[in-house]
Amino acid sequence: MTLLQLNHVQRTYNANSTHPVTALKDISFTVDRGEYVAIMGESGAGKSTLLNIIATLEQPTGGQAILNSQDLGALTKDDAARYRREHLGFIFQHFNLLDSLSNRDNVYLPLVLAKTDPAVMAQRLQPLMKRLRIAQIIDRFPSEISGGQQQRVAIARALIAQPDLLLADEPTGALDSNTSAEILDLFDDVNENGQTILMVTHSAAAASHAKRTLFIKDGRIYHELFRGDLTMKKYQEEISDTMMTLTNGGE
Ligand SMILES: Nc1ncnc2c1ncn2[C@@H]1O[C@H](COP(=O)(O)OP(=O)(O)OP(=O)(O)O)[C@@H](O)[C@H]1O
Repeated sequence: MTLLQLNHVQRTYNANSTHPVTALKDISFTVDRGEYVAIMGESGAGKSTLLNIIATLEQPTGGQAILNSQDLGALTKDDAARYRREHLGFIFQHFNLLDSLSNRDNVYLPLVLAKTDPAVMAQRLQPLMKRLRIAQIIDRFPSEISGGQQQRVAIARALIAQPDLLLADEPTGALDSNTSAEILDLFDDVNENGQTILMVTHSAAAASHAKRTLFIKDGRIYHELFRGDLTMKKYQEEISDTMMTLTNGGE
């Protein structure tokens, strides 16, 4: 069943100036519920713009982005903020936890904003603490734990509102390779539990965890790879080869 649908999405910045920049020229793809999709592309290809549109932080200047029957471009600013809170989970490269709050309060934050009953918050946290192995550190502060642990807390924060779609922007970009592997294994686990994930990454190793990788070049979809029956190693090689061809301007 389709969860996300992009129809000929376009995004032009400074359209009325003498130097308009068309970051997205024509992007169409769908993501089914339960899928795990990676988005790759060179710097400036339009990945962040695409993610911002799906995150309701920017509106397309052409075409439509539809999540769960909601046309995201039709939301007012206030509606978009509520929509984000209720339907989307975010994971960032630099974790973006609030230093002044304990890890527990960071995780609770989306539910506090949604005025959720504290008993429900505690109930939702229980299984997440176990799955993400954060029970031991839940009452410490972000500055008192490692980067990998901070990302695990951030994953809990993203999942606690039970989002339709988890959006991850370079989730392993600030982590060493062992910790990255650990976080990517957790993403696999989260996806196996039914969570739909869309991840922007520069890392072929990270993308090889997703079942499908979309490559963006100059604001268009350049290519699409499916993992299928390939081993993760072989799939990672295919992703690296495609990135190499894309970077070298190949067709
Ligand atoms: N607010 C803006 N105003 C004008 N141009 C912009 C704006 N944001 C992005 N762009 C331009 O749009 C194009 C796509 O940028 P975008 O940030 O989406 O690329 P990206 O693939 O995410 O790059 P990176 O991997 O470096 O983050 C670039 O040419 C960029 O300079």
